[in-house]
Amino acid sequence: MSIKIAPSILSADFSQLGQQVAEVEKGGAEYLHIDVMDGHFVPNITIGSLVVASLRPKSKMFFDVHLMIESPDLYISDFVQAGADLITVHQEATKHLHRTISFIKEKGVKAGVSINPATPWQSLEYVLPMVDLVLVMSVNPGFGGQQFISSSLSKIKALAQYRKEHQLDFEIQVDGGINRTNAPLVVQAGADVLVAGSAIFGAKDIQQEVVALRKQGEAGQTE
Ligand SMILES: O=C(CO)[C@H](O)[C@H](O)COP(=O)(O)O
Ligand SMILES: [Co+2]
Repeated sequence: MSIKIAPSILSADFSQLGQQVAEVEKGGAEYLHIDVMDGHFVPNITIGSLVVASLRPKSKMFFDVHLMIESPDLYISDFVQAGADLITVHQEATKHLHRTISFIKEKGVKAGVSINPATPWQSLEYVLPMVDLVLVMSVNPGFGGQQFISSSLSKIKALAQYRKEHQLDFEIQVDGGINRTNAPLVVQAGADVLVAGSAIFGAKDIQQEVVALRKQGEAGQTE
């Protein structure tokens, strides 16, 4: 299976957002990772569905919306209407995870679930057959530019093993501190979708960095 690159616009220059999104698309990125933060679940406030709606007509990329908000059920419809292709909620922010995942799928988009570095992957066991994607956070959510937490590697490995044993087909996404150096390691562990914010948007040549990150990630592929 080929890996996918998901640039996180959290680290983009918001004054040139449309142009920078076009650059990652030219570089071949499949997903556009959109970090939504509410100042409650995480100590930072970012963007809402209006930004997603204004980017939607400008890009053909798959819009991957990472909700780092409390009570996500209240906002899911807005993000679907704005043009999200996938909505990922946090296990830690969702009281009735099974219900929320069902709700996302009823809306006709893909559903993802995310876990923080301190959350065991086993807490997801009963929803794994329902989800399209599991997002393993490799930093504590809230900010871009943090350092990769290496214990996420064993979590990715365990999820990949479980997926194989149970013949499931969710994608494994890793988010936080991903760069050219650790990209082969996370792919070797079993990650399929690499989110990168500061590594891509902080690069001199954004388009080329997407290409370089993919090349490094592919170097970790075992099958
Ligand atoms: O969800 C996130 C933070 O909560 C971001 O997607 C993530 O941190 C990407 O930024 P970077 O690659 O710079 O770590
Ligand atoms: Co994210």
